[in-house]
Amino acid sequence: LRGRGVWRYRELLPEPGNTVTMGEGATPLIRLRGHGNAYVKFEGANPTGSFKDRGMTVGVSLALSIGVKGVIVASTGNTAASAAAYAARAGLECLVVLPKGGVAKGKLGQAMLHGAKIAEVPGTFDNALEYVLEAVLSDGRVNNVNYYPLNSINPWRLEGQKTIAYEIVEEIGVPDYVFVPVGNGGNIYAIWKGFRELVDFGVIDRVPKMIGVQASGAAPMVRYWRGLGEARIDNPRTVASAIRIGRPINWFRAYRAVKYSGGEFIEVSDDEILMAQRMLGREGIGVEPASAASLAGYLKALGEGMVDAGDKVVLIATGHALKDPDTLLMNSNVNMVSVSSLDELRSLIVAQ
Ligand SMILES: Cc1ncc(COP(=O)(O)O)c(/C=C/C(=O)C(=O)O)c1O
Repeated sequence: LRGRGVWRYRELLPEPGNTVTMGEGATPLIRLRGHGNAYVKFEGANPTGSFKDRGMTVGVSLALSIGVKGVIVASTGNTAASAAAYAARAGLECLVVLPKGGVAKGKLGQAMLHGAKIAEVPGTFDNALEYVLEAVLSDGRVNNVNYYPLNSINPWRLEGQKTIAYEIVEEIGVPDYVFVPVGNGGNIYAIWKGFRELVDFGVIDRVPKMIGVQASGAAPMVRYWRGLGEARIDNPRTVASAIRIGRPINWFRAYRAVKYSGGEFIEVSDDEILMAQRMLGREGIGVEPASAASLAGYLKALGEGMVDAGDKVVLIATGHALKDPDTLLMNSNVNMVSVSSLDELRSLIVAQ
């Protein structure tokens, strides 16, 4: 039996001396209600609740194999949670650098639970990443190999994340479109790379059109795509804190994935993101706001005629709803009543 999850594809991944794994990957592909040919790739089912685990199992395995003391990441939260968990699994130290006050509570709690050392820095994620790159990579080389940098500039991360494409093709063949929420741009590139490799192997005859979705207030890739200037905005704002990124480190990788696949970068509003989160929730699929951007983008693309209702579409739902409990409570327009007697409860139960 070839095994399941990321390491099912071992021969297509870098071979680490030690494999640090917690069964990541092999996530559910769930049909979207009312859309005959649209599926949600539920990455919230990973061990720490986001797609980052696919990259971290490879990155941390390599870190353990080269004998470093620990790993370091800047993060909007999920990379931190995943790096902390896999480093702990490997017995390595973990240093996470986070934008002060910019990280959803579930992710911060995970980083703490898994024993990471947490450095909060002022400003945005972009500042945090700048600190890490300055601290670890100076004059173009890693000047302190005690802490191995595991942001998605590290190709081993992308090698793990490309397995999303392999799983999709094994289950439903090649889609016409794949919608991916874009922050730093590593994941959309990794998924495209996976499809490209399958074309090279002759498994499929084309790659899907890659649609990068960004929040309107944090859409540097959309800005660049529309020829409005470089892929940079200085004060990214969105309720989807995971993709509140203004200077995507993988902007050129993400650009190539979208351009060469015949795709697009599109933007959606925070309201559209929150509505999409509620829609998915009402059909049992619990995602954090950034992940709902995939559905928000798909609905917009349908409305604008970019995609047809019959097209085979996969929406990458990148992180679990529990990651951001504050937004969950704010966005759930709860139908919650307080009951202070048995009769009152009975009145809820008895058919009217
Ligand atoms: C839920 C969720 N959805 C989408 C993205 C965007 O992926 P990339 O375009 O590959 O960056 C992220 C990224 C998070 C971080 O960048 C981090 O954790 O530091 C995420 O957590």
